[in-house]
Parts: sequence; structure tokens; C-alpha cells
Amino acid sequence: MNALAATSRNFRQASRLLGLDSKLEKSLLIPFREIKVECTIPKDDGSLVSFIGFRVQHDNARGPMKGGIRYHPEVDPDEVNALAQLMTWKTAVAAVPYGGAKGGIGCSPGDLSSSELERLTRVFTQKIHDLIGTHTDVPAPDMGTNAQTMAWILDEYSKFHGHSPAVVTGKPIDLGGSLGRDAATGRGVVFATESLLAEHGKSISGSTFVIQGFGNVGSWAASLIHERGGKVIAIGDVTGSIKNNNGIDVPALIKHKTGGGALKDFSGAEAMDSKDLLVHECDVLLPCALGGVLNKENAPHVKAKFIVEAANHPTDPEADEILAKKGVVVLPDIYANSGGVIVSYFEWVQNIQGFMWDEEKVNMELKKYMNNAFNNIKHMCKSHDCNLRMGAFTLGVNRVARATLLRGWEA
Ligand SMILES: NC(=O)C1=CN([C@@H]2O[C@H](COP(=O)(O)OP(=O)(O)OC[C@H]3O[C@@H](n4cnc5c(N)ncnc54)[C@H](O)[C@@H]3O)[C@@H](O)[C@H]2O)C=CC1
Ligand SMILES: O=C(O)CCC(=O)C(=O)O
Repeated sequence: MNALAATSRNFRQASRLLGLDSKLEKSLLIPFREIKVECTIPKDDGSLVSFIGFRVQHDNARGPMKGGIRYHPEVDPDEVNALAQLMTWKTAVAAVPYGGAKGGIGCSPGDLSSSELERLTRVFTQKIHDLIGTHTDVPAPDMGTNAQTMAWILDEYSKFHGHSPAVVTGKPIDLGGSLGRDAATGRGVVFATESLLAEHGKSISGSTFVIQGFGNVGSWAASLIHERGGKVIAIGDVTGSIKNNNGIDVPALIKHKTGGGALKDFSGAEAMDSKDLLVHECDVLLPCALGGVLNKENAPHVKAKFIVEAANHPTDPEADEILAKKGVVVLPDIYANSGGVIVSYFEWVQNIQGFMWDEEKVNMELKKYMNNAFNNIKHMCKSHDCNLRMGAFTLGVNRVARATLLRGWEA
């Protein structure tokens, strides 16, 4: 099932549990605005190359729209739409005063030089600059983008609108980025995992973990799990997968990767087939890469007891049903990976106030937001007698519906 169909199906299920009016349901589902732009740049060798960029602004009932920009060959309008919709529910679950948006460019960032990526980012910004802004739509990093990408957007946007640090989050610290934003999504995933395991009388220390994706989210999650005494026994990325039943030395793996080594060449583990990664025996499975990786083909073979969705929409609804029947507990993306947007909110607040928080405050506040959201989701699960995904969806959708009704529709 494609990402948009899956996300909309989860939304409709939540809407039914909440008893929403069908007209309100329709209005919440349709995106506020969809932008598609052509971005042509000269390559370093002088030849021209064209890309398509997207920004979908899904909803702004609760505040400026917010969400990352992804550079990946599989970026397509349906997926960006689904990701934008997920952001609307995610910001509401996290109780940060934002709506939802997402953007992307269909490209392979690894095949472009740094100067080509810079040109592409600047052209994309030129095409969308009058539709984003500190109080309208605030981009951030996602797959294939990072703090440097945000710095280029900030610079290009500021040429049109004057210096505007709060127009993007996830910036370099030297340009007004927040301490702790780089680690925030992974740290939030770890706080979420701690809460989930505690509910089941378990802890990170003494549990085993399998992680798909070793980029920003996966590497920070692995590192913080390792720090807390958890055993990361298998990791995969786009280059391949590795395993070590005694536990992978995560700091050594990070050093290996920072030095330019491919994950699959790490000497402290043995290679494994990537198609076995998601079905490897473990306590907790963390998908931290692409969407739709857990589907009806592999879900029957999953051996993890818990799945914490660090990636966006890694589990399609058919897999969800199979996993539920097997008793696998799934902690949904719109809560599990919300640490990134929560600290993006802190960054935006710091930029607007012109004041910088220390990292301890950022991490402490992040924990508070994550714990509050977890308790609120549990409350919804009880009230609606539903699983954690529907607990999170009903929480988010209800908050957005209430804001929409309060604002009204009179022209
Ligand atoms: N960066 C952030 O703050 C947030 C990211 N997310 C989500 O987390 C996920 C990962 O994002 P980032 O870590 O930022 O991206 P990234 O670009 O830093 O890392 C992506 C990782 O996924 C791996 N990967 C790509 N294709 C793969 C494949 N076919 N099989 C296995 N691994 C593959 C890459 O090798 C890399 O290790 C995405 O779903 C993203 O939407 C969610 C919330 C916030
Ligand atoms: O930090 C942000 O604003 C958004 C992060 C994001 O794209 C996500 O949570 O999927």
C-alpha cells in the first residue's frame, strides 16, 4: 500500500474512533497547498541537469507548518503528501504549536558534489521562498539533508527577506542552531523506548536491539542505547548489514564511518544479508531509514517483541495487522520520532527570543515533552480501547480538529 493510502487509512480510523463529522474529516485530509517546482542547475562539468522539488503544506490550524526536506531518488508527490500529513498529527501529539508540511527533491545526494548540492538547494529555495517563512512554513533536515543544507536555505531566503534565522531549524550552531538538535530525533527515540520498555517491566540495559539505518537518527539512537547498556546486535544501511551477538561496539563503528569506512566493512562484526535484518531475533527493532519496509511479506517473520518507529511510516497497515496478531508491540512514528521536531520548536523559540539555551535544558525539556506525549497516548488508548498507533492518531487528530473548529470557516 502506498504511503499516502496508508497514512490516510490510519487517519480515517482515528476519525471514526473520535466520531468526527464527515465534512470536517474531508477538510482535515486535503492538504492546504501542494507546490511542485522544476530545479535546473549546471553540474560541475557545465552540463545541465533538472530535478523536481516538492513542498506539501498540509495543515496550519495549530500554527506555522513544519517539517523536513528530503533528498532521495524515491521522493514522489504521494510520499511527500503522506509525510506532510504525518507532520500535522506529529506536531499535535508532541503539543508543539505547529501544523504539518514536508518537502523533497527527487535526487541522489551521494552522486552530487557539494557545490552541485548547494546550487540545487539555492534554486529550490528561490522557487519556494515566498511560500515559506518564520510564521508560515519552517523547513528542517530529513533523509539526505543536514545542517549545511539548512544553512544554504537560510542564506538564500535571507537575500529576499532579510536575515531570518527562524525560517529553518536544524541549522549549524554558528547560524543559530540549537544545541542538541543534531541528536534530538535519536535521543527522543531512546526516551520513547525507555517509556515503552518500562511499561512492560523492562529496560534498555539488558535488552537487544536491531537497527536499520545508520544516518542521523540511527547512529544517535545506537550510540545512546549503547551508552545506557543496551546491546545493539545488528545494524544495516544502504551499503549492507552487520551483526555481532555479543553487541556491536557502537562508538568504534561511528569512528569507522566518520573515517570514511562503509558500514559493511566494519571489522568488529560479521556481514549479514540485509533481507534478514528486519527479521533478526532481538527484543527491540528500530527502523531508522525508509518508509514501508515492514510489509505483509516480512511481517510474519519478525521476531522482535517491540518495534519503535524511528523512521516515518516504516510499517504498512497490512504489516500492522499481522504484527498485532503476533503480539508485537509497535510504538508509532508520529510519537517515536517526534524528538526532532520538538527540539526544532525549541530552536525556533530561541531564534525568536534571540536567546540560547544550554544543552542540558534542551535535553531536559525534550524528555518532559516526550514523557507527557507518552502519557497522553496511553490515556487515549484507554479511552478508545485501541493500540498505540490509534492512541497517537486520536490524540493528534483530536487536537487538530478542535483547533480547526475553534477557528471556524466563515469567509
Ligand atoms: N533527521 C531527523 O531529524 C528526522 C528523521 N526522521 C526519519 O528518520 C529516517 C532517517 O532519517 P535520517 O537519519 O535523518 O536520514 P539520513 O539520511 O541521515 O540517514 C538515512 C540512513 O538510511 C540508510 N538507508 C537508505 N536507504 C536504505 C535502504 N534501502 N536500506 C537500508 N538502509 C537504508 C542510509 O544508508 C542511512 O544510514 C527517515 O525516515 C526520516 O524521515 C524522522 C524525524 C526526524
Ligand atoms: O524538525 C522538524 O521540523 C521536522 C522533522 C521531520 O521532518 C520529521 O519529524 O519527520
